[in-house]
Amino acid sequence: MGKAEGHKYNHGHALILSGPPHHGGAARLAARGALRVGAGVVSVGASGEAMAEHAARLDAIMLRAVGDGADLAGALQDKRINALCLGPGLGLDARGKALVGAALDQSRGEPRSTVLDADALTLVAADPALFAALHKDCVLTPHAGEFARLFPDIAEKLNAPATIGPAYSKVDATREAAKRAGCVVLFKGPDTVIANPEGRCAISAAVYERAAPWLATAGSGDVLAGFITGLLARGLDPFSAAQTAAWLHVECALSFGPGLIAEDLPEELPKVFRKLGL
Ligand SMILES: NC(=O)C1=CN([C@@H]2O[C@H](COP(=O)(O)OP(=O)(O)OC[C@H]3O[C@@H](n4cnc5c(N)ncnc54)[C@H](O)[C@@H]3O)[C@@H](O)[C@H]2O)[C@@H](O)CC1
Ligand SMILES: Nc1ncnc2c1ncn2[C@@H]1O[C@H](COP(=O)(O)OP(=O)(O)O)[C@@H](O)[C@H]1O
Repeated sequence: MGKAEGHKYNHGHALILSGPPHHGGAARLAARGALRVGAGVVSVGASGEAMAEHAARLDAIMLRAVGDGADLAGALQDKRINALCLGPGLGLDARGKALVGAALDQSRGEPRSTVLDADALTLVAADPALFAALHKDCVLTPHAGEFARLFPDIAEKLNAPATIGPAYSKVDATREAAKRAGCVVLFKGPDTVIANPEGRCAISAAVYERAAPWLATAGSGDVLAGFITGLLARGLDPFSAAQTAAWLHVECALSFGPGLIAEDLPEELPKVFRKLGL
């Protein structure tokens, strides 16, 4: 997280795609998270009609016109953009679907590290071609509802009462999901589980002395997606980015305490970093 040397582009450029006008808050929360966690440059990609709304609310975060999938493909010619985030407030319309398709399109060569959250997960769940396009540099961040949309059979096994032998756990479910998707899956909740396709697994538990139930507030998942994207931009591998982001997310919540709203999470990071001696 420290920036001992280098200029802003040495610390990565994260691009967060936003959705229709008047639905920009979630993308801005993710962008703020990516910037605070240390990405050197963060841009929000917006359609023409949504630009004015974002421009009125963003300063350090840059704005870029991204109307459709072709615009995103064009933006990605800039190899300095090394991490993408799609989903928070993206919408489920044709534009959202085209953007997810363009982000996952590997025909341009090097796949980009890509966080798929919220609406992007719903779009991927509904379209086998998008699901098949997932690659090893993706991170999926479903809550339980999104997990069940993406992996209905796995969710059914997880929710079924155990009749014989050890119960099928959230760890088992997340590992099976990561293997099927071919990428890192971060399954959210008070007991967030992170798994990669090779079977590596971590639990970020916000329970007992780390309980932070005030994280159950609208937009906190959008900030988590931004933290992961920012860490990917900094060059962390997908598993480490997801694991570190989940831990920092809970640290920020514990540091702030009850009364937390999503906006507070990125603003708490400097205090958490200082405490860590970074
Ligand atoms: N400030 C903002 O602008 C915010 C925008 N948001 C955006 O709103 C859109 C819809 O997001 P939602 O999160 O409502 O998701 P969904 O549209 O997936 O809907 C949630 C549904 O899933 C079910 N569900 C099952 N398990 C759940 C769980 N553990 N957590 C949440 N829902 C669960 C619920 O019953 C609910 O009906 C997304 O684009 C999202 O990014 C939200 O992130 C909230 C904040
Ligand atoms: N009771 C809880 N204790 C700790 N963390 C929680 C709790 N409930 C939700 N969270 C965390 O809060 C975040 C909520 O994300 P999400 O469900 O996507 O909401 P939103 O879409 O409103 O941002 C996730 O990181 C999840 O792990």
